[in-house]
Amino acid sequence: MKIVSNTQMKQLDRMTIEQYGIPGILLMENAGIAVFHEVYHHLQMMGGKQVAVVCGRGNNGGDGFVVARQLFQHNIKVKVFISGNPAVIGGDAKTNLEILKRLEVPIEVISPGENKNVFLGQLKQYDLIVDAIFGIGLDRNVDEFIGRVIETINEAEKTVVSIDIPSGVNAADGSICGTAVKAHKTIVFQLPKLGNINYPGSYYTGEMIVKNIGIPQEAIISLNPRIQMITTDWVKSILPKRKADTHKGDYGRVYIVAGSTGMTGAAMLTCEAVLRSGAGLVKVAIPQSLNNIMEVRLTEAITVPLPELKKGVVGISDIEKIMKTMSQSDAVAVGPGSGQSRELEEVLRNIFENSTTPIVLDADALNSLANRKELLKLLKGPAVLTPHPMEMARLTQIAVEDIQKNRVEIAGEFAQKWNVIVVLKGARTVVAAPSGEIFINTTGNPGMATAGSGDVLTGIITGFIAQGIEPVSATAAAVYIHGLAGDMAAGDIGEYGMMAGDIVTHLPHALKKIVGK
Ligand SMILES: NC(=O)C1=CN([C@@H]2O[C@H](COP(=O)(O)OP(=O)(O)OC[C@H]3O[C@@H](n4cnc5c(N)ncnc54)[C@H](O)[C@@H]3O)[C@@H](O)[C@H]2O)[C@H](O)CC1
Ligand SMILES: [K+]
Repeated sequence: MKIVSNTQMKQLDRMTIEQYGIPGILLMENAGIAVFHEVYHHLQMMGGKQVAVVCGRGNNGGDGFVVARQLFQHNIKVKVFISGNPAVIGGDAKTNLEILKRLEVPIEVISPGENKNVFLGQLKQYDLIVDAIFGIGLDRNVDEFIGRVIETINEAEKTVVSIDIPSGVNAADGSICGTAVKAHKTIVFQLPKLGNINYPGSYYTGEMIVKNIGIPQEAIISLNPRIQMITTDWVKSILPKRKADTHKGDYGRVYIVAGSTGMTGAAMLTCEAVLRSGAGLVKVAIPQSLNNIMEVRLTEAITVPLPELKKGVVGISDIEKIMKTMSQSDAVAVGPGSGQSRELEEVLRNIFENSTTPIVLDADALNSLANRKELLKLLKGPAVLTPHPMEMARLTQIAVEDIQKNRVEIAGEFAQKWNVIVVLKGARTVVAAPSGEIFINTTGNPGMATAGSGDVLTGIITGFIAQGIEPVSATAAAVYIHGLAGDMAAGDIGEYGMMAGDIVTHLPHALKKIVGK
């Protein structure tokens, strides 16, 4: 499902009206009816009878007027509160306001001078509040009066349904323009906005329900938004089907260069995640002094002990062995727990120069590249980089806070400039492809911010690529499944006590939930 900015949504609106001749008031009617059905259903579920609709001066308010009319026609007690001067209401919104007046639907104008407690007392008489103050037109911080109206809605502690986006949330990026309505549900028109998906906007959006309001698919295709939300159906469509007459070699062979003294756990987590993601075989190259430990810790993985110049660190001395094993693999991962060293940089250089096998670069491999990005130009095959914001800061020399403010742009630019796939981890992980395509993930929870979580993700990405899924799709699907497994783990044991191993344990359940078996 595509995700759009407010500017793109307005372009779609304009194309729909001007190019396809679908009148705006019809879109508004469709929008209002979509919200009405959700509100009416919710009232039936909660046994509520009375609704307050708080409307602003633009078309979001216009949608609210349509909702009020539909409720009124279905014998629901409804009152419209207009937050501002009705005289400035125009266009389709004004047409719908006039209809309400002729139907004698109760309407009250909230005046800036009104005592806040009076309005709060009124709102508390209702079972549900519809938030129709601002939609995608919000473009600056709300003023003191509207801020008070928004805060009163939140203080009423009633069920709140927001139209298109919670009022006060900037549809362009999810930032808050002063203050915002905290919605239980938001009925989003046609396509999710970045403001619904990114934090903190996603927190205020609550349950997001996307409704078609009649914007032609042709318009969406011609606009061709580059950002898409990773969905269950899409992941299901790209996971490989497992046939009966197959053997482990058919499900991909993975080679991992990982682990160093004190960090064998990272290698173990990555190996387990590779196998739990469905790959058939995994070999892990580790410093030979750690081989006994790894043999004990890993049952299903094959260890490839390598001579080490420095105790506990993979050496370049046996690059032939590494390259030979690599050439027999379908996907490779380098970095989890490898430790940073000149040796590792040389291993990377050799791999980049001589191998076309898809490679996933994580953790210490990324840190090794931070000051030698030109090595990426040697790559002969697809590469996936999985930085968290701090690692991205080292790779780009951009401050973390600036990265966090421009996650999509920075990940996208790096992916296109260096011709790699970038996974910028965090709350709403961004997957950026060299083509410019962007995926945003909406699964996962704070419980996954735990040591080793990234090692697990590296394993899933590598395992999916090894199974023959195209690397960009494999990466996006892996990010989704990683988050889904984390959500299932949180559902079982809560977020506080979760460890990376719990994500691995729940991986098969997440896959089964998607694939059905
Ligand atoms: N295809 C669609 O998505 C459809 C969307 N509809 C609804 O229309 C709104 C967008 O309506 P718009 O008139 O552009 O703006 P808003 O109603 O969001 O905002 C009203 C108005 O307020 C002004 N403004 C902006 N920021 C502030 C501020 N901080 N303080 C005061 N005033 C502010 C600005 O001039 C805005 O124009 C969309 O979300 C949908 O709900 C259509 O109804 C159906 C098709
Ligand atoms: K709204």
